[in-house]
Amino acid sequence: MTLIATQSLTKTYGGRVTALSDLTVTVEPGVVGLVGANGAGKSTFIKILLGLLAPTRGRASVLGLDPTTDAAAVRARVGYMPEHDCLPPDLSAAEFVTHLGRMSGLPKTVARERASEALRHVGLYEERYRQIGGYSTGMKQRVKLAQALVHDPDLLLLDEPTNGLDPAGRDAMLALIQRIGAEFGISVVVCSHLLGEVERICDALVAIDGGRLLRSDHISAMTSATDVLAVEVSEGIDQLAARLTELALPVRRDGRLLLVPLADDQTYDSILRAVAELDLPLHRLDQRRHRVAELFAPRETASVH
Ligand SMILES: Nc1ncnc2c1ncn2[C@@H]1O[C@H](COP(=O)(O)OP(=O)(O)OP(=O)(O)O)[C@@H](O)[C@H]1O
Repeated sequence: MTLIATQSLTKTYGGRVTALSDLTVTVEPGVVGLVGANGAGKSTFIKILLGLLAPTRGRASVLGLDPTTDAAAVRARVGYMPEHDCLPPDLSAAEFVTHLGRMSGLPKTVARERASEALRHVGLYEERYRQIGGYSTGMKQRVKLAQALVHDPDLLLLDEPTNGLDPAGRDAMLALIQRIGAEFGISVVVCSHLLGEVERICDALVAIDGGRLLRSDHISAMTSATDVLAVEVSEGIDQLAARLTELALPVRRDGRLLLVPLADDQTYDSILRAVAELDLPLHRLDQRRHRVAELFAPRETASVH
């Protein structure tokens, strides 16, 4: 089933600021990155999907439901981790997550059990009876993730889940999100302005810019092979570059790599032979891949779908 589908989705605030503009996109289940610079419209998009904001024009559906007319049904099946802190400092994580479980309709004992389980999944089981006010930023982010999981949703919407975390905390949070997607079979939409982060854990990406769709595709399609070979030798790069030029291969240097257009099958062989003749230690020889970051390259080179 399609996870999310929108048609010409448009949102203007006060008739002046256009946060989303004619956005039509279809998202399949999996771990999906929603990327765009600050102000691109990501939070607005998420809030419309949750039924917290009404679109100015256009339509959206989440798990086959319309959030404008069926917000309660959407929220019963979707977990939301907001960007900003919303945690009561004087409650324990166990109390807080249980409370939100009850608010989503779970009976008391079930809510308590589910809260413990959700806190265990995010690595806070041991600390669950401590007051949230004494938690580190990373722990607070995990509480926010646990409350999004408590009612066993089919889809998680995570708004900037690595906000405020140090590099180790970010890695841990990304690993956790990836594990939730893989182990529990829950689809996850991760909003981020950090493309490099989501690129590491997502199956697909939706990129928006200025409220418009820039591109929506599988990561693999965005990182498809190019017709350029990248060669790296541990030493003798200048020698190799000179030799390849002698062989009439148009070689270009890019840092520690030599880039050679892949003309035909002979190109591989010619490079391997040149490396062997010069007796150089070959580190790698492979077809270069497009980088997802090229999505946000200057407009004239970005591909727009
Ligand atoms: N309540 C509001 N009233 C007026 N303008 C708003 C409101 N909420 C958002 N905007 C504007 O709409 C645009 C999109 O904002 P949005 O928060 O959706 O973007 P974002 O991609 O989530 O960015 P960020 O990561 O900074 O939150 C921005 O120009 C923002 O200033």
